[in-house]
Amino acid sequence: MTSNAVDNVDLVIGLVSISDRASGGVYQDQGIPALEDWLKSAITTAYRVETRLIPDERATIEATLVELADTVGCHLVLTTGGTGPARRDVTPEATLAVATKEMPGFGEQMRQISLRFVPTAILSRQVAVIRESAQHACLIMNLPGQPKSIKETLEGVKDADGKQVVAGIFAAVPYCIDLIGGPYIETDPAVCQAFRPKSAVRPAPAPLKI
Ligand SMILES: Nc1ncnc2c1ncn2[C@@H]1O[C@H](COP(=O)(O)OP(=O)(O)OP(=O)(O)O)[C@@H](O)[C@H]1O
Ligand SMILES: Nc1nc2c(c(=O)[nH]1)N[C@H]1C(S)=C(S)[C@@H](COP(=O)(O)O)O[C@H]1N2
Repeated sequence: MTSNAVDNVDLVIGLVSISDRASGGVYQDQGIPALEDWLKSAITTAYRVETRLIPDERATIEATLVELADTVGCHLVLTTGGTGPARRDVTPEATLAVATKEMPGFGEQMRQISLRFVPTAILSRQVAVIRESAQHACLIMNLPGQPKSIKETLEGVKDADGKQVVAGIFAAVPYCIDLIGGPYIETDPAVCQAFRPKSAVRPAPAPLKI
């Protein structure tokens, strides 16, 4: 369990790597580092992360998601791993069990993106949901376990000149967090062009005059 060193920030993001072998020390976890690296490149707003590395156990996954959403107060939780058809893959079931709303568009878009990279993209049952409590709401999204799929699904497909061909799912995350009452998230458009309706875009703060 770790959290990064940035304190006194509004935005809190939970990162959960779900892997029997990485959590059991059979191999080094690459899920959390891949999530951290991509978020660092994409988000320009200050944020803090809370990380968890856990096995593919449904009760543990549910308890971890509830703790991150309700106790830690995460606005966004990204999971990686356990979305496939194998007997031990139960991340979508655990995620749906703690949901108050389903957000099917994220899973649909992730499979569209991933099909540009691997034909087995259709094997991922990944879901996204909102978990609401009385005072707080959290967007929870499942990503596949293959570490390279994290950048692929969050950022989408770009051509050789960097032009976006298929939108990544993160483009819709800042506005979703606005709508559920979370902090205003800004991104680096070179990595991820976040989309908001014009009425929801806040003007950039004026530069300080010295
Ligand atoms: N957290 C991780 N760190 C590094 N590599 C991973 C991780 N999770 C998955 N992978 C890699 O991606 C492949 C596919 O991931 P998948 O989630 O299907 O693993 P798995 O076969 O269910 O095993 P496990 O749950 O033990 O990671 C794995 O075989 C592994 O090579
Ligand atoms: N972008 C992307 N999506 C992907 C993959 C990948 O390598 N890249 N692997 C697929 C495979 S092989 C499987 S089995 C499913 C589920 O993976 P998981 O059980 O590791 O979550 O994700 C699919 N989605």
